[in-house]
Amino acid sequence: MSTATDTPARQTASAGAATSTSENEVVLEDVTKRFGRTTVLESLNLRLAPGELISVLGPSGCGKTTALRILAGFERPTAGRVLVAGQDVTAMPPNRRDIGMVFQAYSLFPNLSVRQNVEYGLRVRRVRAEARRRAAEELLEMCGLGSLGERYPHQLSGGQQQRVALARALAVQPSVLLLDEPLSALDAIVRTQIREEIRRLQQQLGITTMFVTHDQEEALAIADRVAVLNGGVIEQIDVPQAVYQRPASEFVARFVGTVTTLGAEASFTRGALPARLPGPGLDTVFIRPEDLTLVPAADGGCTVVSQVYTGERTVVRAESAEGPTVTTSVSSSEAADLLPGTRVTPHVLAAPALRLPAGAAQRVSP
Ligand SMILES: Nc1ncnc2c1ncn2[C@@H]1O[C@H](COP(=O)(O)OP(=O)(O)OP(=O)(O)O)[C@@H](O)[C@H]1O
Repeated sequence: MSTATDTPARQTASAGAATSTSENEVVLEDVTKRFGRTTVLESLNLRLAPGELISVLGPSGCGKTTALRILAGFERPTAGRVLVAGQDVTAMPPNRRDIGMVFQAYSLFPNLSVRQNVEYGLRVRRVRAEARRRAAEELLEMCGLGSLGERYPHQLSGGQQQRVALARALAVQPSVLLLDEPLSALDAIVRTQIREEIRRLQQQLGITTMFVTHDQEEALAIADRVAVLNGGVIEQIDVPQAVYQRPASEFVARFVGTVTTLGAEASFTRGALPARLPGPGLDTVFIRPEDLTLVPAADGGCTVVSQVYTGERTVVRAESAEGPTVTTSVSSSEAADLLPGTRVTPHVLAAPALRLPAGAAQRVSP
């Protein structure tokens, strides 16, 4: 990964770019998109503050890429407007929108060297050769590619190719950066490295950014705010901690992280909780694994059924005869007390992440 964090090149480039992008608010206003009779986005409202990174998170087919393509200008909304820095760009073609993009597939020009790829946008804009070369040098340095300028895409690893794609997108100093699942093709370690690199550059350059992903951990880790999209509608938009700790709906509770769903008395907040399914007269509570512990008890209503060792933590699941599965995550050093077959009682340590009052019209499954 890059060790170029404090190079003069990086400092110079960031200082210049930060001023030039500070006014760049991006707004999707009441955006609806239909393909034929299918409504993919329904009155979507999304505002990215200048310099903010919003991750748009949702399951496959929920409309993430469509929202991003509308922002980029590759799709026209059926209704609604797109504003960049206060200007209505809804009808403006992509190449006039001053937006940089990075896709999942690296999409570099295979016949151009790394340097030529990075210079490409500047060449199209008829920037003089010497200025192009200087800008490319700076960006290559910033993106940890300083020594790779003369290589060709096929001579690079996946992570290096994505860094080139990022450098190429940033070369023209766009007002807005759009990233569509840019890390999906990378292995876990490189994925984390590039994620951190993107975030560092984005903050340094102060560039307004939309980051589309279906990976909840990635969305929480990289964003100022997370917009959770479900069936073309934003179910919640908030800072990562709020989306995880105070999900606004059952969908968000289940999609962002793991939850145990149990029935509880309206007065219940914490303590021992029999593992009952939600039913008549009971609230439905959604509890995060770290807010739940399993206490061994000979008369416990649940039995441990599995342990999954993940290193520092072990995920322990217990089942009750009444149906619910209870999921908790314990320090691996404590997992020996919770071997499969152990009778346990769930204890809730903190207020549930979400509570649906009895009778709330939501589908609840164990
Ligand atoms: N050009 C198109 N014509 C018809 N339907 C389309 C078109 N583009 C997208 N869709 C449909 O719109 C829906 C949303 O697609 P979109 O690519 O925005 O989803 P997504 O959330 O990005 O999913 P994924 O994570 O799988 O890429 C899907 O049902 C898709 O089939």
